[in-house]
Amino acid sequence: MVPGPGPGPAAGPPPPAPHTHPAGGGGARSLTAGRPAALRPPPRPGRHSAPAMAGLGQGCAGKAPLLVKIVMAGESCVGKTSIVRRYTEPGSPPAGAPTSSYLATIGIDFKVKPVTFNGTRVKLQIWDTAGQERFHTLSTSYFRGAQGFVLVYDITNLDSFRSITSWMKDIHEKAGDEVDVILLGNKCDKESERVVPKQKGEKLAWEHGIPFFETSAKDNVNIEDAFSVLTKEILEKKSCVLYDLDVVALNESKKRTCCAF
Ligand SMILES: Nc1nc2c(ncn2[C@@H]2O[C@H](COP(=O)(O)OP(=O)(O)OP(=O)(O)O)[C@@H](O)[C@H]2O)c(=O)[nH]1
Repeated sequence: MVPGPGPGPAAGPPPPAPHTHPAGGGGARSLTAGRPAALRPPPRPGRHSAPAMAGLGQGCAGKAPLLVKIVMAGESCVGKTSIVRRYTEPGSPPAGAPTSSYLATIGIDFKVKPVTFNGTRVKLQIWDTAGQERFHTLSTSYFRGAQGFVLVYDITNLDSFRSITSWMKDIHEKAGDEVDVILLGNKCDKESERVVPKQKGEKLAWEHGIPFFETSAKDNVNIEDAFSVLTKEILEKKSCVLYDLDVVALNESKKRTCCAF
C-alpha cells in the first residue's frame, strides 16, 4: 500500500540464530532493566549510542511522570488495535476469539499506560493509527513528535510483511532518524497459516537495526516484553524525555500564584 522503497540494508553481521522470547507477563506494570532482551541488533548508522541504564531518570526523581509518545504502524488488519488493547486493557476479550469481529480503526485513537521504570514514573501515550490506505495521510501525520514506533505485520499475510520497508521509510521521513522502532510479527498463534518465516522477520529487523518479536495479541505472547524493550530503548537514549504537560502546567501556575504575593 505504501509507495517507495525503504532505506537499504545496513551493513552488519548476519542475523544471529533464531531467539525465542518468553511470553509476556500479562498485567505486570513495572518495567525492569533485567527484562529479557529482544534480539538486539547493532544500532543503525548515525544513531546516538545509549547511555548506561544507571543514569536513567537522574535528576527526574520526584517530578512529574515522563511522557512518552509511541505510535502503532503497519497495514490494516495486522492486529495493531488488538495489541494496544491487550497491553493497556489486560481484561479485555482476546483478539482473534471466535466471536470477535474485525472493526477497522477509523482515523486515530490513543490509550495511556502508566508504568514505572527503574523507579521513574512514565506515562506511555500509545497512538493507534488506522492501517487502511485511505487514512494513510492522516495516520502518518501523527508520526511527528513520537519517540517510539511499534511496527506490526501479520505472519499470515505476506503483503503486510513486504510493506514494512515502506513504513520504515515513512517513519524516518516524518519522525526523524533518532526514533526507536520495534518490529512485531503478530498472530504467531496461527502457525498453520504462517507465510512469513520467523527468520525473515529477524533478518529484516537486523537490517534496520531494530529489536524484533513475534507476538500474539490473542494468546498474549510477548506483548508486555515488546513494550518493555521499546520503552527501555527510548528512556536509555534520553536522560529525561518530557514531563507530563498537564502536571507541569499545574505546578507552573501554582508557582506563579506563589510568586505573585
Ligand atoms: N488469531 C489472531 N487474531 C488476531 C490477533 N491480533 C488481531 N487479530 C484479529 O485480526 C483482526 C484485525 O485486528 P485489529 O487489531 O483490528 O487490526 P488493526 O491492525 O488495528 O487494523 P486497522 O484498524 O484496519 O488498521 C481482528 O479480527 C482481530 O481479532 C492475533 O494475535 N491472533
